[in-house]
Amino acid sequence: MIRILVADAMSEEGLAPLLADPTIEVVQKKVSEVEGELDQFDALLVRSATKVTEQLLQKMTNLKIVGRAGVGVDNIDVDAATRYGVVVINAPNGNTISTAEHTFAMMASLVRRIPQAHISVKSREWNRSAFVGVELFGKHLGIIGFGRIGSEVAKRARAFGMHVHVYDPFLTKARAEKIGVDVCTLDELLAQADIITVHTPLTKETKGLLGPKNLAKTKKGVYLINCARGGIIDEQALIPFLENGHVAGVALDVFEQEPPGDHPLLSFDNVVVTPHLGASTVEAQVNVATQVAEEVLKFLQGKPVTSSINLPTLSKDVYEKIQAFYTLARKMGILASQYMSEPVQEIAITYSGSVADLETTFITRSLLAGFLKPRVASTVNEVNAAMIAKERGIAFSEKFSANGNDYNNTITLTVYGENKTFTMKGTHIAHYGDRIVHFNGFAIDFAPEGHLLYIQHHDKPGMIGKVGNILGAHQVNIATMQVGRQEVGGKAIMMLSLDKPLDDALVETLEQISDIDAVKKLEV
Ligand SMILES: NC(=O)c1ccc[n+]([C@@H]2O[C@H](COP(=O)([O-])OP(=O)(O)OC[C@H]3O[C@@H](n4cnc5c(N)ncnc54)[C@H](O)[C@@H]3O)[C@@H](O)[C@H]2O)c1
Ligand SMILES: O=C(O)CC[C@@H](O)C(=O)O
Repeated sequence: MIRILVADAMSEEGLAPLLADPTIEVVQKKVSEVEGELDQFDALLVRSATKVTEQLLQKMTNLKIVGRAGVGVDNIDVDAATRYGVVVINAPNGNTISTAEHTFAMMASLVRRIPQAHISVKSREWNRSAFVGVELFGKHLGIIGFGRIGSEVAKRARAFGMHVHVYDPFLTKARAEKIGVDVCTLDELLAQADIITVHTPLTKETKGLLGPKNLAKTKKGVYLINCARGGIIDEQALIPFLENGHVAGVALDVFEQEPPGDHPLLSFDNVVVTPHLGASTVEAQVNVATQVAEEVLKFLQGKPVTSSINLPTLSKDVYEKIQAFYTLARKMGILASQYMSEPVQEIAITYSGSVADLETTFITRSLLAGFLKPRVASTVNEVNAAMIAKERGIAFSEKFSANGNDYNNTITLTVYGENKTFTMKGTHIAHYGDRIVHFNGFAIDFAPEGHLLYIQHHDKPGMIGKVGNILGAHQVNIATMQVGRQEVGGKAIMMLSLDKPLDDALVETLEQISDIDAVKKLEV
């Protein structure tokens, strides 16, 4: 039974695909309520309240995926999740409209002083002259960060007759032209805008982006809005600008600390605040919960996910094309790791023929994960394989060649160890399966599956019989046997596929046979 912990409040309608699956148990409780059973969950779903820290990840030893029902993953230690091989996904666009609309609601509230007027009327006052606002029509709106939400805000601003100026260092000219916005530098935006709204992620570049220096470059009487992340507008820096009237008003949905407690900004009459409500609409909550539930379900069924933060994103089409090579590469990694039972410094992979045209990042990670698995005590998978290889000083590289070496496709793997170098070549043949066609310098043809026994010997009559007799005497049945040699009478190999794993004692017995140089059990 798969167990999923839903640690923050989420739409039941959105969770329906998980709730309806009889193989899944969904537990809707806070982390603190399930402390004793944290090691039993396969998936964790959160919004922004639950902090997915390294300590929590350490306790959730069976965890495979964290789903964030929303955009920002700043409440998740993604680096730690990656180290532990836990996939992190989010729901990147389910709450875009909701947050863009909230930004507009904040903008209107700010310039028409709606919250202040509301409180006044509720206090039984009728003071119309105290709440004279300004129009949005004809005003210059500066949008910092022109992604999903920023661009939806721009569309609405144009409908209100506003002039839109955009600053986003990662915005391509083509996209800006397509949307028809005035792209400018940050300084130009600060100098022109009557209202500034921020829609960037919180990064080390955007933290305090609107701090003392940049606030001083804004127009006198500017309005500021932050419905993105607390800290993009420096809260402390705002105070003198509000006190001296340079900033006419601020609308904040997000805070550096949430909840903000008794924050000095809350004492200003012209600071309008909401408790992180950008995504809080029925529609957005159904959208994000549905997106994240569907993605988690796909992941747990072994299908590709499209909104991963720490895995390369794959479309269904791409996944279907690479799936066979992904499996072949994993098996090659497992085989190579067992064969090279010594420290390795480098893994070189060459993709040739049709596989060279595919998205190979995932295939390489699969090979690395297969290689590292027998060597690493903790979880290793496509999420953390590259990171673990790096940590252990194993360099890896990819090369590509149009020529498939007599096959439609091949993956060639070379592992450089402290004492030796090992090479293997594999291919995938449609409707037939995976084959290893080159192993340790020998041309051969075997399926990388099950209990394999590699024997390196001298090419002499009777070798197969000797091995067969010993295995037969110990009731070990040989399912298939492939042989290869470099030259007549020279070095040769046998690759046997057995019906059961071999005892170490039997391996030692086989090693005693004269003219046998090496015997290795390989389990795939
Ligand atoms: N208040 C809420 O409830 C709520 C809801 C959803 C999203 N958010 C937040 O809103 C923000 C925007 O979300 P989105 O979905 O539009 O994200 P997005 O990734 O689509 O857009 C972010 C944009 O910021 C730009 N950017 C990055 N660094 C920048 C910099 N230094 N200067 C200027 N631009 C920069 C990027 O190029 C990108 O275009 C995020 O912080 C997200 O967490 C808040
Ligand atoms: O979960 C929420 O309500 C907030 C979501 C929002 O901050 C986000 O980044 O998607």
